[in-house]
Amino acid sequence: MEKLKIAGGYPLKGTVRVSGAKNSAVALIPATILAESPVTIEGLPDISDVHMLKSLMEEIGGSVEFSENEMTVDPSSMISMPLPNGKVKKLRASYYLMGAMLGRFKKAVIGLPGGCHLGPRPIDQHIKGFEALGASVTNEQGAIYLRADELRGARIYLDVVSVGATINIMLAAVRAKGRTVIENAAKEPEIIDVATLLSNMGAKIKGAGTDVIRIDGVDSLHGCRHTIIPDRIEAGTYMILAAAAGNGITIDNVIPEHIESLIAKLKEIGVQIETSDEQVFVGPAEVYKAVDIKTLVYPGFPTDLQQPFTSLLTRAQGSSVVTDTIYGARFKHIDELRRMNANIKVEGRSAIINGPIQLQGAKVKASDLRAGAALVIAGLMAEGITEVTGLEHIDRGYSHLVEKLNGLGATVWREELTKEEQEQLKNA
Ligand SMILES: CC(=O)N[C@H]1[C@@H](OP(=O)(O)OP(=O)(O)OC[C@H]2O[C@@H](n3ccc(=O)[nH]c3=O)[C@H](O)[C@@H]2O)O[C@H](CO)[C@@H](O)[C@@H]1O
Ligand SMILES: C=C(OP(=O)(O)O)C(=O)O
Repeated sequence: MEKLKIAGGYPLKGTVRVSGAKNSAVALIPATILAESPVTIEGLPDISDVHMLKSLMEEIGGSVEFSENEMTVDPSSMISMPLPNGKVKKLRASYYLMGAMLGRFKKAVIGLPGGCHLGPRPIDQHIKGFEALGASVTNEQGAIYLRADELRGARIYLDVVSVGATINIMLAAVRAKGRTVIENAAKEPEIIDVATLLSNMGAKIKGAGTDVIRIDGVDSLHGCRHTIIPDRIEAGTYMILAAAAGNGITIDNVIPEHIESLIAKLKEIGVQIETSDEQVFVGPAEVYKAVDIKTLVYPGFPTDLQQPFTSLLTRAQGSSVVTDTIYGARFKHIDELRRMNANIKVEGRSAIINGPIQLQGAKVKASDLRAGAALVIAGLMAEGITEVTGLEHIDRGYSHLVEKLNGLGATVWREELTKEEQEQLKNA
């Protein structure tokens, strides 16, 4: 077990390159199950969620090659192996195995997924979709059992706009008989990325990226090569970091249109932003103004950037309010930021940040992935040394974090936890 140490307070400069999108990768890899010949995905991030999914693909009989961010999955020998326990519990996106295995084998047994603890993360809309396609779905001792004699296209209205449900239904529906229409679908760029891969595999999908997706089922899908989109959340994290602790940083390999809501908010704070085709330059503000944000479904402000943005707001003059309408309990980073001298209180689904405040280095714990990002940014802003534990969360989503930060001039390193520290963490 390791901790991350950050010597804060030094302005960062230079260029950082964004990796492939975690939230696409975790759906693209399970989607390969649906093909009958090898699928290659280029540009994958080097994160633990991707490594975990690689071994899940192997566990069900796939053969996988992964090097230099390129993964080739040969799904031809895969079987519908039950996965009630084990690795599936370690990540949220293992739920995509349900849609993909149901589509290919018409049956699956998958343990209820893990992932970040952001409050309840129900999957009722996924199940509603599978049932509409003709599957029987039961929950037995924490595992979901899915079975269908045949899948038939259906009209499915999502009661909640859900990225996970939209993708999962799409995965099953590409192999259903006839037409499926998903209404009130989520519109995130990752959904378009998955639809593009499936289309390259021979699926017939129209409307991905709008709130109505039409899928005409096909009898078989074949291998192909696909390049993943850049990670808009990683890009956004570095943009926020640049605004909070930078002195001119260029973020490379970004699609600026994917993060317009963040760009607008950074400009409102007073931060300098220049965009070009694949890059965003972020320069410091003369005066950091307080702003309010409210997380919404895409293209609104992403819930995944709410936590990192909170750290930046500790520098802003006045009172800022951050409201999370997607995950109303996504505030576990706040107690840790308080340890670092932040003046923040949580009321219901909102955090109220009063600034400006000079953060101070402290020993803090990442409770989830983006809480970790928030604490790293805070550590870079703070005076003195910050020690962040809970790195297993950060490693789920940030490829080569230490190298990327040090490339910007930061002084950040990983250190093994002492036995005493490990004990303290276990008892915390
Ligand atoms: C809409 C939204 O911002 N989605 C984000 C959310 O996706 P994630 O896939 O976690 O969440 P969903 O988009 O599926 O869910 C959005 C909302 O719908 C609710 N829900 C979802 C499924 C369901 O069956 N029933 C149900 O009630 C969830 O509890 C949540 O409040 O986190 C991902 C990773 O952190 C982000 O990449 C997504 O952009
Ligand atoms: C919460 C996240 O991940 P997951 O849904 O995979 O837990 C995230 O990407 O911010």
